[in-house]
Amino acid sequence: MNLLPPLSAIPRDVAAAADYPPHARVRLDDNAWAYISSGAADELTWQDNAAAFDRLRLQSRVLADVRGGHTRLELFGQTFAHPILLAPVAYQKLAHPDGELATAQAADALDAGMVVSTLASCRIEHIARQTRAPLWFQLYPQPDRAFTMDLVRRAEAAGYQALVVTVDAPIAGVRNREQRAGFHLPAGIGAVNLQGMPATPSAPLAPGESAVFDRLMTHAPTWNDIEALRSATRLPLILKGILSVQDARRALEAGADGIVVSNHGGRTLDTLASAIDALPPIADAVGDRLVVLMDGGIRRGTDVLKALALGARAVMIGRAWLYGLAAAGPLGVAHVIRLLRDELEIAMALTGCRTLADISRDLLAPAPRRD
Ligand SMILES: Cc1cc2nc3c(=O)[nH]c(=O)nc-3n(C[C@H](O)[C@H](O)[C@H](O)COP(=O)(O)O)c2cc1C
Ligand SMILES: CCCCC(=O)C(=O)O
Repeated sequence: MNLLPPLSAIPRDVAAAADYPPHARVRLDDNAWAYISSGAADELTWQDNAAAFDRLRLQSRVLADVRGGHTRLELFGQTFAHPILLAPVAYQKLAHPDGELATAQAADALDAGMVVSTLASCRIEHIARQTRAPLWFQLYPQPDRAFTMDLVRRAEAAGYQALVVTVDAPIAGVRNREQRAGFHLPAGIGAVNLQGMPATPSAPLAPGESAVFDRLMTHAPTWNDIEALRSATRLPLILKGILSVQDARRALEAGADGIVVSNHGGRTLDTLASAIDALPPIADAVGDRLVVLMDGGIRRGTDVLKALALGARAVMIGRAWLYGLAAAGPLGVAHVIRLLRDELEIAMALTGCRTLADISRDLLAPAPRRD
């Protein structure tokens, strides 16, 4: 007997995005759970992404007239109803049988920008037909650069409106939780958009050779690839996975239009700084010349407000909606976006912000004295 509610129903006890993970857990097998709900190594950066938001305190502003307020914004000439975008997540069929098609339906219903992964488990053209919401394509440059350009052309032709090149994961992090669970892609789930990619021949490692430096990293992209992509596409170019002022400045020199301050949700190098702690100096250094976005650890509308106050123009969320997808399908994703958006609007009203332009660093209370 199946005691779980149908996958299209929102569980009755869910009032916040953070209520979804237990509902997702009971829907998923150990294999999918190990991929979806884990970080690299000891998961310190993953935990710190959320903990660093929790350490920040807001400053209220009373009696402000916020009538007629809204959360609209423009990024790269595109209009967004609110600043909450769906981060790229690989292999969404691990979470729900309809995978990215389900997520795209929710993005459509809630006017949320959606970033589709190179490692999507549905074809990018098919996903594009599911939604009228702004769509961006996340690119993992592939060893065969001509194949990579074919992917970019496919994304352009399908109507994707920006290219998000992920630069912080040329190799996978040390995913101990996946290793312990023996994670593998089940039959029928794979990177369908990479079908037909020429295989890269690779000889067995000779004694003294390194699997990292002599194999995996030999095809990894460099700044030269970013410059080449810049001249090859007219789409806005966004680099995802920037954590230092130095790299942010380099992104600008290479011709990027935007960056995502991100540590990949703590899934690449463990013990990196939390994304929200990394954001302010980067926004100060390049925020007037690059569109600065951030992701990592967002579970509340107040987190969105804090990120915007510290210099992000918009945020992306990853696991928060992914748990909703696993627990309740497209309705779960839509519900998470709705919850975060409502919480953001409440937080704006209570801090005297009528529009996103009113959000500034003054909204953060000074750190309490501990002596
Ligand atoms: C299961 C999973 C798969 C992911 N796949 C990708 C991917 O294909 N490309 C990418 O750039 N980032 C990927 N990410 C990282 C997210 O885009 C995002 O940076 C991260 O999830 C943000 O942190 P949050 O989950 O705390 O919101 C993935 C994250 C998760 C949880
Ligand atoms: C090398 C990383 C592949 C997919 C991904 O981005 C993730 O699982 O976080």
